Amino acid sequence: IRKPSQHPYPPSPKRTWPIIGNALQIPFTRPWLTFADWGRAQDNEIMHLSALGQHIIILNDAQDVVELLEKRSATYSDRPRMPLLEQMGSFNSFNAGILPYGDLWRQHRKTFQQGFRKEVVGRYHTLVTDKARNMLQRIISQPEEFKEHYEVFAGSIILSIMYGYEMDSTKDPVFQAAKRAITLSNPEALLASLAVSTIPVILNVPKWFPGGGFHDLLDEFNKALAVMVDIPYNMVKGRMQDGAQEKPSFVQEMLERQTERGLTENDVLKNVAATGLAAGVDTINCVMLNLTLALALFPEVQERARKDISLAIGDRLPTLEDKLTIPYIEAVCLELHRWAPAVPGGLPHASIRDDIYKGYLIPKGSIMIPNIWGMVRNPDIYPEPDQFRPERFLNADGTLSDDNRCWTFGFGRRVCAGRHLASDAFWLATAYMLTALNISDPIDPTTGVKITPANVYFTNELISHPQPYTCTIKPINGASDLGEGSSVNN
Ligand code: HEM
Repeated sequence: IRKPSQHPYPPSPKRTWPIIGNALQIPFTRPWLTFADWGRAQDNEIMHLSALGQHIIILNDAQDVVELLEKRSATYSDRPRMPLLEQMGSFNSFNAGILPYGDLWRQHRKTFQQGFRKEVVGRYHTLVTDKARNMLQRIISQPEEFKEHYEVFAGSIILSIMYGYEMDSTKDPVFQAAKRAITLSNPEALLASLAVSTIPVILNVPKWFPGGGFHDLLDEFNKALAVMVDIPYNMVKGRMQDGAQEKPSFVQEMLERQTERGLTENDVLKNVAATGLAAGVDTINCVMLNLTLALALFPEVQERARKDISLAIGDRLPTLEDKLTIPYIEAVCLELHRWAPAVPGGLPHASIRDDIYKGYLIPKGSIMIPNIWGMVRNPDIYPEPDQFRPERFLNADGTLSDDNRCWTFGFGRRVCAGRHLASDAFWLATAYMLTALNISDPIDPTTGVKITPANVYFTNELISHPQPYTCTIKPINGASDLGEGSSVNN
């Protein structure tokens, strides 16, 4: 048996220089595209990069991702250290998505699970339905403001579930603070996803980091974070102390459980709720923007969906109980997450011990990049990957095929903790949009040029949004009355 040190690293896509390694070749702009290209050039083999001694492993193949991040999850569930985020006040201990693999992370994850595992998210169906219906009504009365309506949809679901807090405009102060905190933390998170945040030289490159200015940024970030983390949480506590009969919320329920069990309050619950806000709002908003663009670009999908919906349930709005009856809607959701994964570069994991895989050494402390884009845009598995074809996920008889694993929510023990809620919310929103609206004419507002499947692009952010666009949204005949049991004529 060879010692770990006798095994080679996985192949590198580029020449590795002494000391700096591949530091100068690591792409800054939409790195998932370059990683996917590099992967394709070497049969999607697992790849190794190094940067000043930091090992980085790029995975473009779903089988490698499953084998390492899922089957060997005891080794690959840590997160890379993020030196800048660690300076950002309490960010490091507040966000479960960033915490190192260990006891504190486990406490956060367990708390999350109590409100968001598969078996319990059904309790939010009524709330999610109300919010989706409200969104649809807003779109019908002000279609040109659809982006505002999506943000309200995403923000109001999370704030209402977590805190029983209702918002009805993006000007809401708690929502504004959350948005600001998320935006300010994004550059570092993006750098981390590029796996270069440990490289001091490169840390000086981003424009937002001009020496002293960084401290102002930190102050602003910490202020926004304090509003986002403390205000809604303290509101729930205040209501409970006053004995006010408010509608229940995740935070209230968990605080009551703590009291019943005689446990003392700690920061975990407060931070879990705020993480939900940070992790859930922009992601849900982003998939809604992606969906609208996809439907505008591929009108044939809207036509087939309307036929299938009408055949399955007649002229009414679908409900979450109709999921199994209308497989085409699920196929649209799966195809959307494939065509435009919200986090295309994946969130990096890190390894906690040396491992040998396919004869290669993956050293302890490696940053593992599951390149979701490389997986979902692989033409050998999804021919013509830039085409939006929900049929990919269906059998010839219209039932869902077995190949319906959705990669967009990540992997293994660090898989998205809010995925069941997000999937329900997104399924219902998709079903409503397909039933009640006709979407067309995606235009780039700066150039006035029509967007086509060939020129569509997604932004260079950790949560990668579609390019700015406008489109025409019209209610389908009869969809303006959305009362209970309302009918929709195609
Ligand atoms: C469509 C919407 C969403 C997408 C695409 C998404 C995607 C992701 C991804 C890719 C990860 C990283 C997984 C990994 O490391 O392999 C993640 C982590 C996480 N997500 Fe989501 N997410 C969404 C919505 C939500 C919502 C609504 C919540 C909360 C209510 C949430 C809470 C979390 C948390 C807490 C983590 C950190 C998990 C950990 O590190 O243990 N997400 N999500």
